[in-house]
Amino acid sequence: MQRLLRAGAARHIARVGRQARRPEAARYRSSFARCVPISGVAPSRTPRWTRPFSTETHEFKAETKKLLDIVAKSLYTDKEVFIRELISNASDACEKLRFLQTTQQVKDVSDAERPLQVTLSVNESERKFVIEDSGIGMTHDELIEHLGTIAKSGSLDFLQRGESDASKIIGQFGVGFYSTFVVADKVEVYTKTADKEKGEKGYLWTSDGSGSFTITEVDEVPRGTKIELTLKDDATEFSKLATVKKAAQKFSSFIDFPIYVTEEGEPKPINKQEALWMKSSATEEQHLEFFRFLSGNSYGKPWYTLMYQTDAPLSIKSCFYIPDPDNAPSRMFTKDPEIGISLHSRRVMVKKHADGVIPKWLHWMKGIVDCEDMPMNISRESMQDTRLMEKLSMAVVRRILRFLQQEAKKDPEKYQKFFRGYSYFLKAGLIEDKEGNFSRHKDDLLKLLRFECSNKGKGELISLEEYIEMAKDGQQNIYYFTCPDRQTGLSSPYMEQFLQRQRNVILMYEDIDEFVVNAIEGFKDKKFVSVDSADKNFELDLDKPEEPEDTDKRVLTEEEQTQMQKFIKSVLKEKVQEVKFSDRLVSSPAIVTSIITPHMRKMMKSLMAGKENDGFNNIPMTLELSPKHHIVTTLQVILESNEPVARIAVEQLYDNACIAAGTLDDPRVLMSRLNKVLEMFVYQGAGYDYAKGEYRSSEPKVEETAKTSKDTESSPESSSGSTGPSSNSSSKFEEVKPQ
Ligand SMILES: Nc1ncnc2c1ncn2[C@@H]1O[C@H](COP(=O)(O)OP(=O)(O)OP(=O)(O)O)[C@@H](O)[C@H]1O
Repeated sequence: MQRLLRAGAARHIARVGRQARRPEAARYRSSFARCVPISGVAPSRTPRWTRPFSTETHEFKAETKKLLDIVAKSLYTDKEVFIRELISNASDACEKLRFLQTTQQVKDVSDAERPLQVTLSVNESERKFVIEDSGIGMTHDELIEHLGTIAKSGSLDFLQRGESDASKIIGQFGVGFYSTFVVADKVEVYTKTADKEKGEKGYLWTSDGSGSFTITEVDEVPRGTKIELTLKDDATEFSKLATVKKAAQKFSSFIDFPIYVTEEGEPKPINKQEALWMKSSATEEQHLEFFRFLSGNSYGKPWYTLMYQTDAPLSIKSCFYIPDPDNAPSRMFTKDPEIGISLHSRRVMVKKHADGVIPKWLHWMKGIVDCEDMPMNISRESMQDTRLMEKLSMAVVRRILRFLQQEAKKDPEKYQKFFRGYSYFLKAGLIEDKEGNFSRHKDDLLKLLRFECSNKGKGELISLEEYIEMAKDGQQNIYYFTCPDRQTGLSSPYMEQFLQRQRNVILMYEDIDEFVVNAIEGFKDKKFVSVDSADKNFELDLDKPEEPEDTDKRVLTEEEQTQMQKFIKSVLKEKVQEVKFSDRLVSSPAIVTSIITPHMRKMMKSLMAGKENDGFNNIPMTLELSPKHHIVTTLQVILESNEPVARIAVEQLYDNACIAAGTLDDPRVLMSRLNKVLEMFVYQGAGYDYAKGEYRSSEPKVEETAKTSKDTESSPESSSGSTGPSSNSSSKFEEVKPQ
């Protein structure tokens, strides 16, 4: 049955093809020449019958009005793009009809004998530019919907970001048709739907691009669409045959329908209808042209080009392009991106945006996949079709990823530039592939990742494979650190012991990295372990510290450690779940750790900001202390002799550790304590002896004012300006002043 259907479709394609090959002059009759507006617009001929049709006036949607304004202003330098947009719309209209006919979705076609084609013509004396196609056409409601509103939401936002961006995105965001108003002060669209079941009436849509458009029923409109532009004074060059012919040739080489330009009343074909992807090879020049054609641009060249043809497991002929990484899409606009690769079956376009075959994280690639095994009317409901799409997707995506691996080996520098542009998408790919594709591409994707690392210089990127090759014998883990930048990362206390032992650490700077390592867990037989995690493996795996013999160095005894743990817990209370001593610190006194890394905690907190009970404040923290650090050992000495100072020191120690972890939301909360600490420091410098609660005898005596400052209003700022230690009753300094 399937085979019979396919044979039917093939016969149909052959018929359409035969029609297309008939001698042009014989089959070409500009049917639109006959179409007559009945009212509203002056008729160019006497109508066949003169039923009074009325003209409806519609307002453009507010968004469309703004868009029209911006488009018209932004495109003044590259005016000819309107020709590209109109040819592309005409070709899409033919493509749509061919597809709907082939799949029997349109059974009764209007003007069935009209071949699928596009014709451009001009009239210099009347300042006219005309393009007509015999494609799908539009009904009355479709006219309002398609030409009265912007096709894709978000396009206006994009355009408003800056005028210079505008010309680049025309075509990408469905604003193509509106580019006509850059060159025309009047646009007339004659159209009739191809589907007889939807009606057989023709319409004329007219607008000057200011605020409204009119629609009038028109007699004798043939199937398809004719767009007639009355050119502005500064755009009359587009009513010249030579200009239009040159532009049309430039934009139509790969259009799969015959395109004509009318010359001395006769239609002259201008395109070769090449399906580049069906050829076994192509020149660089051809690829360049095809890439520009697919991107809807007249500039730019592909960074990478891949032609892929195979017969197994499916019969695939394809062409892929990766645009310059400098023009990689912004992540802001990739929420619901359009796939830049189309799906064909024996040259007939089945889907313009091949979702289902090309995953979202590769949406920025341009190209065509032609698979003869693909039915024309693929349906998401049919299991068989879904499986076929999956199979095709698997083959194509794997080929693309392996191609990138080869390119990375061939020219690492070029690859690194590519990676810098598209790294986010490859990483997002790992997460999406896990969620929706059983991580089938995981290994291939992981091989494409590149990172900076602690053992190499700034800007040098390595792969995970290289990391493993560089690792020390017996190293079980891939150590990584998510940090905002290299300098912050390397100066973090979490990095101390790794730097001391020259253990290589991958430095990750993108927010998405933390999600990636959580999603994939490991590479080859190695596990990802964050240097700021509380993971136990991490200690086992590291060499014993190579410390210089220092017999004088005081180290807290177990008993002292236990006493100190109790004290710290009593000061910090529920802020920490555990206080422990570890030897992972080299020159810092303390760090905080928890089951999620500090970086992850921070990201989740900002994601949950404003929501009640975010839970991320309550994930238990551990304070890890160095038993050898002089601040810690000295602190232990004053636990009993000067408890108030010890309390302040513990609080500050904890906050410093949170600052190092990047988890302190707002450092302003530290201000009052920091001022106390500063005050102590200054008074210490001035000779105040905290143990005795008096100035040392040799120092200038300034304590009198300090003593009397008890009754004065004092803020942390004002106290630092006094001449003795603050003794304001509301001040914590009162507590620390030796009794
Ligand atoms: N010649 C035509 N025949 C039939 N429909 C057309 C034609 N030209 C435009 N349209 C309809 O008007 C819509 C809007 O066209 P426009 O060029 O503004 O955006 P688009 O073609 O959808 O998007 P893009 O430019 O990204 O391809 C089209 O989607 C199509 O439905």
